[in-house]
Amino acid sequence: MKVTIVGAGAVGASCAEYVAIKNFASEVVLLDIKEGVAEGKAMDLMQTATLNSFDTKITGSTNDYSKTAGSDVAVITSGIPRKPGMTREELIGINAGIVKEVSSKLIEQSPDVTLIVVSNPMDTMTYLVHKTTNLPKNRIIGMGGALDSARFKYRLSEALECPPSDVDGMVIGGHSDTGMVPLTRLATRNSVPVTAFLSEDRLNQVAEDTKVGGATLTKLLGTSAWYAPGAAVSGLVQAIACDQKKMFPCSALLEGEYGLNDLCIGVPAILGKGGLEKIVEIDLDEAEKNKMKESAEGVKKTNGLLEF
Ligand SMILES: NC(=O)c1ccc[n+]([C@@H]2O[C@H](COP(=O)([O-])OP(=O)(O)OC[C@H]3O[C@@H](n4cnc5c(N)ncnc54)[C@H](O)[C@@H]3O)[C@@H](O)[C@H]2O)c1
Ligand SMILES: O=C(O)C[C@H](O)C(=O)O
Repeated sequence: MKVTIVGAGAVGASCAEYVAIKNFASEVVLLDIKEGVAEGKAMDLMQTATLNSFDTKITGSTNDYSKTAGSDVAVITSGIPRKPGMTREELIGINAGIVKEVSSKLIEQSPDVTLIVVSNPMDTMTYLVHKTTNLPKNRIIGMGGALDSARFKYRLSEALECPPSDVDGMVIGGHSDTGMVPLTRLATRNSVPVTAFLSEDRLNQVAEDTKVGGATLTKLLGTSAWYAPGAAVSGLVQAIACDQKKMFPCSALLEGEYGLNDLCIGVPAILGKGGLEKIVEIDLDEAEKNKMKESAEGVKKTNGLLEF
């Protein structure tokens, strides 16, 4: 199993580290445009192999795509992150060109690859890859919901004063400060609905804190987060590599599902060796359906800024 990660910055390197530590891939190639950075990070990570007990071979490349040939899964984290006060949508001007070029070069070397798009604005970047490449739709997946759901569970565990591992929950919708739809109605603590423990006001607070999870960290760090994003991507890579049939909310191209068409947005999906193998349609109540519709309108507005 060969995994390529384009963009050896904060998220790309964190993803490479989690993939290696989970020890399921034979090879990870890190590629970056900045001279020597990918090679340096790959060497630094390889020097943790005996410390962290993994056998994955990590190599780096400065923009030489021939090194990525035959990749099973490729992750696109190349592009700029936001600074405090910015929205993800403001990154479109620079990141669209980078994502378009990178996806085409990856596919040239690995025609059967499954692409995981991370660069922001992620739902629109995922849509761009669908529109500008000829990969089948199951082989293009946007990562956002897995991260947002992890943040949702963290916020729920704070409110419940319990370990995060007690909590289950999911965030669907667009990966944006206003577009996320945390499904508070369906979240549970050890199978008991969290609505049994938390007031409506407290749950609304959890949902709002979840939606601005990325912005909160960007304000603290001066740039956007990388540990949880890297871990979330590594979960998707593992599900595909190990044919786990795990369910994650992912940005998928919708063709009628959830009453939506011609956009990529976060919905529950089964990931396995076929990439995004199935979109799972869950019953949403009227309020959730309306939030999903509003979220889709926001994503479509950003998609409208794309030039193909
Ligand atoms: N979808 C998500 O959940 C999520 C989470 C975190 C970050 N992000 C996004 O991921 C992207 C990367 O974030 P980061 O914190 O790692 O940024 P970063 O600046 O640390 O790393 C980006 C890397 O991309 C490289 N790069 C730029 N253009 C390139 C090109 N044409 N080819 C190859 N490499 C190129 C840069 O040299 C840099 O090393 C940002 O757009 C950020 O908003 C998305
Ligand atoms: O917040 C960002 O800009 C980066 C990423 O989308 C995140 O949610 O951490």
